[in-house]
Amino acid sequence: MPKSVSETSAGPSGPALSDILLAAAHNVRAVLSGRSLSDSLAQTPAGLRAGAQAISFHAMRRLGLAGELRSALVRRVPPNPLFDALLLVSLVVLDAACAAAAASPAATATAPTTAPATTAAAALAAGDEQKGRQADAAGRVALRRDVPVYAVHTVVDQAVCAAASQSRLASYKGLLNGVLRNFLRGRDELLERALHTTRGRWNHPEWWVRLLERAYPDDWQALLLAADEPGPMTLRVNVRRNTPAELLARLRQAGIEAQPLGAAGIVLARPCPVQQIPGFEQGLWSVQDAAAQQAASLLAPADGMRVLDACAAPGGKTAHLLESADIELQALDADAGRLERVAQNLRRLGLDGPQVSLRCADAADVEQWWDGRPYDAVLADVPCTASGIVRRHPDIRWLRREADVARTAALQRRIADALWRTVKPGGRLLYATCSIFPQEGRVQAEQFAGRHPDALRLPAPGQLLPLPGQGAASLYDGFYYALFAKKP
Ligand SMILES: C[S@@+](CC[C@H](N)C(=O)[O-])C[C@H]1O[C@@H](n2cnc3c(N)ncnc32)[C@H](O)[C@@H]1O
Repeated sequence: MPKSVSETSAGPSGPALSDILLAAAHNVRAVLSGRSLSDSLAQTPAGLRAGAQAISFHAMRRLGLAGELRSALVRRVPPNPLFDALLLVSLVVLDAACAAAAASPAATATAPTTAPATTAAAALAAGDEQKGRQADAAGRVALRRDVPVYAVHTVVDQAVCAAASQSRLASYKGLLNGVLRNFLRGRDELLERALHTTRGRWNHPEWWVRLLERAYPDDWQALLLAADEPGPMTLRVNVRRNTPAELLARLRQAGIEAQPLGAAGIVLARPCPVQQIPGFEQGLWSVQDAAAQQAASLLAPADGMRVLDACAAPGGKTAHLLESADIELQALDADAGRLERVAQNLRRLGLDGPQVSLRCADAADVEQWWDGRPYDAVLADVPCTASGIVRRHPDIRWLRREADVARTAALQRRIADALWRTVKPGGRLLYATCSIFPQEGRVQAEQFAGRHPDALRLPAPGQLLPLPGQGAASLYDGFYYALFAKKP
């Protein structure tokens, strides 16, 4: 992030939109060059982060559409990657502004020029809800509740200011102004054409769309749309330190609306910064998706068991296993930096101690780390494409390549086969991934069972899909679980 993107232009009501657009453009550029959005956001100046995050998340969820619009509006992709990213960001923000203005002209005409802007929710609430829904139904733009909305003229003006503020972008300000105004003039037709393309319509890479279409002929469209909804925020209560009822009472006192979910889960009515929720430092809870919370109960550790958590970092399931029973636990991870986060989490939750050992190792290289004493229970929460958690990490779809699916599946197979050697006869192995691609889930589990005649399949949820309208299951991230017992 260059020094010139700073908080110096912050007005009384927050930083200027031009600075936020520029910060979001840096994030989009980072993702397009292969870096994760969270890494890039961590470099965004603190005063710009909230605004830049909202716009960057929205841009990730509309990047296919933005790319199609850009192709229609400029003859070739601009050679300056930061300018290209600024153009893409400006187009998605401008499109949201137009959609909100169509739904509620009065609310958006007065939208401020600095953050915080109004949101699509406010624009719709102040205006004609019905019209807003029609805009959605026409597929013109998803006017979701978290989408930041500014006045149309403000977006054009501030985007041009953003370009003008950077010496290496200043020469593009005329082009940017012209492209954005051409978009406003031809929006209906441009959207019509862009929405006829796979990337423009679904905002995922084409290979990803094809893969889901083949895997889920009835649900692929709903899955792609659900991927653009922000996921719910779910907590897991540290039952060693408090009960779900006690934590719910604390949340209520703090004015945080929440509901119990499953054995130790609590889902918040609205996502909330961790620091605003009471009890984090005291280790009363962790943030953990509801699907991920099923791992501990499926593996069902009992007091005295020897348990292996083979791909443990950052330690969400490690902690849950330790909260569930008095076990001896070995946690492995191949990434030393991430393993440190396991240690931090266990310390915060009061779960560290002589019963836990952490080791940086390749789970597939059993000779390197195993002392030969078999485990009663093994958790193989293997590395995966993370295609099941795109709601929370909307950049993942643009970071993955089609070849990653087969490469990751091969690594998963190597790890699962190696770990099977360490399971005691009569013991269990839980295979888990946060993926919705069958190659990493159903197919992997079937092939594993085929290679290991001593593996007995036990009941497990199989593929969990983040689909709307399915009660509590709608709250889950995309996850896959298969449970095997070793025949004695
Ligand atoms: C899906 S994440 C695990 C999430 C974790 N179980 C939790 O609940 O917080 C997969 C982990 O596997 C680790 N990993 C990747 N390759 C590995 C290998 N060969 N051996 C051990 N760990 C590996 C990654 O560093 C990553 O932390």
